[in-house]
Formats: sequence, C-alpha cells, structure tokens
Amino acid sequence: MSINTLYGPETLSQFLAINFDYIIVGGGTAGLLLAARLTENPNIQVGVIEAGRLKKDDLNVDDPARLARTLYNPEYDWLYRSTPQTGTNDKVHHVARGKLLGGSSGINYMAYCRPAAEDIDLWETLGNKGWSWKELMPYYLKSQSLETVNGMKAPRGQTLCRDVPQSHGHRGPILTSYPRRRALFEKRVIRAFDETSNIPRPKDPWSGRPLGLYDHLSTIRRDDGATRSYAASAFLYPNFRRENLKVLTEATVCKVLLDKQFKAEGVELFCAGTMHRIFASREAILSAGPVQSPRLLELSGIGNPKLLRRADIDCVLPLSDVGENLCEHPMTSITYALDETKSSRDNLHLCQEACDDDTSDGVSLMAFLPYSSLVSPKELEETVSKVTQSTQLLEQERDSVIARLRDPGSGALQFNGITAMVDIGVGHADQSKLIADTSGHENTYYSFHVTTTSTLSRGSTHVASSDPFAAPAIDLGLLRDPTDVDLLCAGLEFADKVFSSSHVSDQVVTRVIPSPDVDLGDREQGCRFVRDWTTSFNHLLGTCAMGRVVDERLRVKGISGLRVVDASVIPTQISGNIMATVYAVAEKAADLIKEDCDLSTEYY
Ligand SMILES: Cc1cc2nc3c(=O)[nH]c(=O)nc-3n(C[C@H](O)[C@H](O)[C@H](O)COP(=O)(O)OP(=O)(O)OC[C@H]3O[C@@H](n4cnc5c(N)ncnc54)[C@H](O)[C@@H]3O)c2cc1C
Repeated sequence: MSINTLYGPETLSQFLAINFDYIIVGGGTAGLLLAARLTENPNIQVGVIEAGRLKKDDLNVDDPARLARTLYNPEYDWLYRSTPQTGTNDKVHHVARGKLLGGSSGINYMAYCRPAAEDIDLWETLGNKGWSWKELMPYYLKSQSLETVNGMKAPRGQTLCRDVPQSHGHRGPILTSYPRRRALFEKRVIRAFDETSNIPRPKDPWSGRPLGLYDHLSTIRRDDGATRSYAASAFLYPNFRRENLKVLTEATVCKVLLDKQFKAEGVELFCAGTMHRIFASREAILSAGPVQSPRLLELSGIGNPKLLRRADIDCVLPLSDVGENLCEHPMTSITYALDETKSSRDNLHLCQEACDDDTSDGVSLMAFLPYSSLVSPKELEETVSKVTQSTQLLEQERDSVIARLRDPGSGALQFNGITAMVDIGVGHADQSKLIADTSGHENTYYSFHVTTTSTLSRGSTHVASSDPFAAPAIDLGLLRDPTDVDLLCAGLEFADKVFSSSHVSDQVVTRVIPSPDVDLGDREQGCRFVRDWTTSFNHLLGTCAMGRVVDERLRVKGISGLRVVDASVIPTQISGNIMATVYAVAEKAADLIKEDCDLSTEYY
C-alpha cells in the first residue's frame, strides 16, 4: 500500500515535526469527514490523531455479516460500561464505541436514517442560528450516495415507497443501498403491519417526514457483494495520497493545551510509551465522540468545578454543562418463534458463531408511528401530563415532545423488523451477543426493536479521576423518566397486535420474548417487562451541546481555537438512528471552519 498519509508510532517523530494548521482529535465518523473536507485545500495542513488502528481490508469491519466480531472486542471497541442504571433494574450496560480509523461508523449496524424536520428545527428554536432542517438538508445530500445496482435501487417491486431523487445524495462518499432481498415471511409482516397501524406509506421518509413503514437503507456498498461504507473507506482511503493530510494512529490524546489567554495551542498525547505535545497554528478540533470529547474538556480543566475538584483536576474554565444532557434511545424488543416448515430460514447471521454464510439483509423494515394512534385519548393525556412534570428538559424541548405525542403526523416510536431473535437479557452486557445464535433451533424467529424518538430521560458522562486512562462514569439515564417506559409499552402492545393478525398468525408458533404469560395490554405488566428488557441503542449524543457548551459555530464557549465536531454537539434528541445526522453536522462544520478561516477565498 503506497500511502503518505499514515503514521504509526514508529514514525511519531516525523508527525510531531509537522506544522499543522488543524489538529483533529479522533479519526472517527465526524473526524475523518472533517479531515477530508479541510484538506481539499492543499494549503491547509491537517493532522488527525486516532487512538485506534487502521483496519483497512479487515473483513470484520468490511463484511456487514461479521460485525458482531468487532463488538466487545478491544481490537475495535473501547469497551465502556455504564454506571448501574436504576431505570433498568440496576443493570450495567455495555457502551460500545468504535476504536479504529472510522470510529463507530466502523462497528455500527449501518442503518441510514434521517430524523423528522421538527427535530432539527428545534435546534434553531433553542437559539442555534443556521441549524434548521432546511439548512442542514443539503449536508445530508452532500455526504450520501444512493447506490444503484444494475440500474436498480432495489430488486423490482420490492421497495415500499417510491424514491424521490432530490431527497437523496448521488455523489456523496457514503454509499447507501436497499436490501437486495426480502424474507418471504416479511411480506406477510408488511401486510399485518399496514392493517394494524392503518398508517399509509410515507411519500418520502427522507425529507423530514419519516412516518409509517418503509424500507431500511444501509451504509452498505452492494455493487460487488456487500461491503460496509464508513468514514474510513469514504473519506480517508481515497485521500491517502494527499500530502497535507497526516494521520497518527495508536495515539491517545490526554488533554488540550491552553495558554493564559484561554486559547487552545495544541494537545498532549500518549504514544509509543510516552507523553508528547503537538501544536496547531489555527485550531484543535475534538471529534472524539460523545464520551471522549467531554472527557477531554474535563481533563483540560473545562467543566463543572465541583466535579473537576472531585476528580482532582484544576478548573481552568467553569462550564457546568460539559458531559451533561446525555441523550440516548432506549431499545426494547419482542420476538416470535415461527414455524420452520412454513417460513423460509432467513436468519440475520449477526451472531458470532453463525455469521459466515452470507447475508446482510436481515434488517429491512423501518417504521415510525404516532403515539396518539397507539393509545386511547385518556392515556395520551395522562402521558402528556407526566411530560409537563418532567424536570430534565428545557421548556422548548418539553413543548416539542408534547406536540409530537399529540400530533397524528409525527412519529413517537420507531420499529425495526429483524429476522432473528434479539437477546437483550445477555446482549445488554455484551453487544456481540445481542443477536442470539439460534442455529440448531427447530424454529426461526422474527423480532421488532422498539425505541422512542423523543426520549425524556437524560444521563451524563464525566471523568472519574484525573487519570486520562481511567474509565469514565457513563450514566445512560435509561428509563429514568417513566414516560419513556409508557411509550415503549405502547409500542410493544402494537407489535404484539401485528403478530396476532391473520396475515401472520398461522406461521407463529409462540411469542418467545416476553413469555406468552405477560399481558402486554396490561400497563403494569408491560412496564415490568420493559424495565427488565431495555438497553442502549448506541445513539449517545448531546454531551457538548450546541448552545450550552459550544456556540452555533461549534466553538467551545470561552476558549478560542477549540471546537467540538461530533455527536456530542447535537443539542437535543432526534428521531431514529443518528449516523446520517453526525455526517451532516460534520459537513456543515467543515464549511463553518472554512468560512471562519477564510479558506474558501484562499483556494477556491
Ligand atoms: C455498536 C453501534 C451500533 C450503531 N448502529 C448505528 C446504526 O445502525 N445507525 C446509525 O445511524 N447509528 C448507529 N450508531 C451510532 C453512530 O455510529 C454514532 O453515533 C456515530 O458514529 C458517532 O460518531 P462520532 O464522530 O461522534 O464518534 P466516533 O465515530 O465514535 O469517533 C470518535 C473517534 O475518536 C477516537 N478517540 C476517542 N478518544 C480519543 C482520544 N483520547 N485520543 C485519540 N482518539 C480518540 C475513537 O477511537 C474514534 O475513532 C451505532 C453506534 C454503535 C457504537
């Protein structure tokens, strides 16, 4: 491989000798996109520092069917653990985070989803000028390409709604595609889902109105088999020859270096057994993700003085929202055993033992449903009244949640259909086991993941000590707010009705999870199950929130020359899987940085 971009520990001294304009901390989802966009200008020198390794041509990353091998594996995953979560009966959850070039986009489930327009518009309502759906939409398009294979976007007659070409990117580096096949049984599930929900197909779920049932897009390249498309393959490998882009791997940044005028000068990093310092003439940019970016601010003395004192860190700048406002989607599931003789054996093959055969088409259905369509008017108003008492949200956030719950046109619950058994009982502690190995079972299985879109619970992530290698204290806040439990119960009751439909019932042997004796129509029983069977959907965000920790140009408040660009700046919970939004935020950030440093006029 002929590259001049990459530096491992063996060439550290050369990396340290370069005069960088920008240092990007973290070569992950946002960090590599940013590095690629900034180095489009050959006069700008960018250095990326990544704690993980280069995993080019690594089958566990590239082959979607092998992704479970990357989870709970220190070669790819930071292996964080949550604090005990009172909302889930004191369980400690595995908090998976990618530790490789590409970051979490290199180990994630590859669901490409866009939120509702009102989710993004709320950012602007909160005072973040320039961050509305209309202004962010071009950046979703810029990073994405909707892939066609043999001239088709999906096998003929297979997509559930027609694509609107202008709602997709066609030249972006991240390739997205539809599943190439559908399990026979799933065709019946679609009919049952439609009949039970009575919600028409979305006209265009990609333009800010994701309501109803539609096909799941994945960040998978399918022109030659199935290969993960992620930040490293899209933004780094094609740019390996750029002279002005250097990447140092296996190097952990431990703090930001600040001068007496509160300007970021560079960073301190640990590599090849010792500490080093490196300086940036323009800016240091934290793209270390929603756990590590706030952690690096705290290790540098920026945060809540009380918490810093407890960790034995001198406070340089009080900024009490650092590490707070952690938003996460709580995920529960329901599983049915199917009659093998009547349904085709379509397993997801995500489990470690059974993943070698083929395919990556196990998750093909995505749906958002309004809460008001799932509960009685009385239950809706009871839930709304609980939301009004919620103390963790800003007033505008609370109002937007209430509006969503009442709006028959807004999705409050997300459903994903999976041809596999989801085992949260084991998987909450080790996500490589989330999809159960059912090879050798008599039956096949079908599950729905159920999650909320506007989670009310909030958590936090903070340093536990001044040791940069000590594990952070991550409180996911799972089900802290009882409203989140109510919503999940309503979602499970709906899914159960889908499976009682005559379209599928002749193939259903039994409900396996929860056991058939749990009455999901009874809220008390439903709530008990939800608290026992809910885990993280891996969508952590909000811990360096725009408006609170960074301004609308993503500059850390009170410090010059320091930005945060990753999932942590997203200020409020958004609907659905968040990766597409992380890419869009990073695309916009690249333009903001170019504008601020007048890069556009220097080169373009
Ligand atoms: C298991 C899993 C499944 C998911 N599934 C989906 C999905 O299907 N669809 C979806 O939309 N979203 C999904 N997500 C969420 C999505 O992948 C993430 O939200 C997104 O990738 C986060 O991007 P980021 O840039 O904020 O952080 P990351 O991509 O995690 O990047 C952070 C980078 O910084 C590096 N780093 C951290 N600390 C340091 C340090 N001190 N020094 C140097 N480097 C450092 C890390 O190693 C990493 O490479 C999933 C996430 C996970 C973990």
